[in-house]
Amino acid sequence: MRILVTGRQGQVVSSLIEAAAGRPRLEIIAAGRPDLDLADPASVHAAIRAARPDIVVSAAAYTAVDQAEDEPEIAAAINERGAGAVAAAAAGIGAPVIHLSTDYVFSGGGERPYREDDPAAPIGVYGATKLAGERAVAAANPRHLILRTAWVYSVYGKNFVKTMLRLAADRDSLSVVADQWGNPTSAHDIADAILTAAERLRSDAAPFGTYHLAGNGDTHWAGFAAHVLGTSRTLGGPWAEVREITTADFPTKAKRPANSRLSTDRFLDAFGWVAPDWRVSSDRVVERLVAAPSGGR
Ligand SMILES: NC(=O)C1=CN([C@@H]2O[C@H](COP(=O)(O)OP(=O)(O)OC[C@H]3O[C@@H](n4cnc5c(N)ncnc54)[C@H](OP(=O)(O)O)[C@@H]3O)[C@@H](O)[C@H]2O)C=CC1
Ligand SMILES: Cc1cn([C@H]2C[C@H](O)[C@@H](COP(=O)(O)OP(=O)(O)O[C@H]3O[C@@H](C)C(=O)[C@@H](O)[C@H]3O)O2)c(=O)[nH]c1=O
Ligand SMILES: [Mg+2]
Repeated sequence: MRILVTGRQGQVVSSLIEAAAGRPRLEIIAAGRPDLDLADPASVHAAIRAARPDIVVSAAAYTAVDQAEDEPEIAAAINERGAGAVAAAAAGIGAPVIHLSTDYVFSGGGERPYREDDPAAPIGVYGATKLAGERAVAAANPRHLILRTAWVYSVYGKNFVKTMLRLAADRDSLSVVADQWGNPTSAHDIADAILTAAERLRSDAAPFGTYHLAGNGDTHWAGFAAHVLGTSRTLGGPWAEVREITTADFPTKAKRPANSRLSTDRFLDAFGWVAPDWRVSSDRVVERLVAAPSGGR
């Protein structure tokens, strides 16, 4: 099976490349700038036509949540029109598309995990452009899986786990918000889930649609940070005390949902796959990062 993934250095694309290294019958083509630029739909069509993959994974996105508030046009070009172009190009070569979306499409009220059919109502530009992207993907290619994930970390790229380890190396204590709840998700687990689902998409009876895909178990950002740093300490890595603060104590340009827990039952029912507990998966990543702080690249 040949899978084209958008992006080159992102967390999910890098984790897919790593996962495929152990599977000889799987070829991953990472297609990114300058050849495939989501801001240039013609380049998207040309790159996907040239590679002729069996499946397209749409993993590239504009993911700078605060910066998006200042660059709504650029975020929309990439997350909405770029995503739509990827899905249309896949349809053009008869391939299904697996598109990644986010918990930030929800407003964050209540405490129960969001289900796929709960109304989306983003409270920031990033979430709004990702929701528009979901709609563009669905309109352009009926053979789509939209996978909403959340709070992604890995040994690759930029993420909260790496930020906490880096800050802890220089400070005795870190102040982290304890009133935003969600499901930390390893990009390594996302890669595993994508490859599991991809096997099923080759059939026309495949269960296309929208799914939530996230780490098992919930916490707030301070709980996530404290767990990561506790594991790091036992391994001889950096540690700092985590002070729990509120969102009001940590002003940011973008508003973030207070509750972005995702219910993953639907993905489990359709694909028989559920993520490990977030503590188990984050321990694996912290072990690798403490051993080699720059990660894989
Ligand atoms: N990170 C997170 O916490 C979450 C992410 N998601 C979603 O999951 C998906 C994967 O996220 P993640 O792997 O963390 O992303 P990263 O932020 O790690 O990487 C972003 C990727 O997008 C690529 N990219 C950005 N702009 C363009 C462009 N104009 N043309 C082509 N490629 C571009 C980057 O390219 P390059 O490799 O060249 O730098 C990079 O590969 C995204 O759709 C994201 O919205 C959902 C929930 C949480
Ligand atoms: C660095 C830092 C952050 N925070 C807060 C800010 C924020 O509320 C929370 C997480 O910070 P981040 O900047 O990692 O969060 P953010 O970039 O909003 O992460 C989001 O990225 C996008 C792409 C998604 O799709 C979401 O699922 C989510 O993962 O922690 C602290 O309280 N203290 C700190 O020292
Ligand atoms: Mg960030």
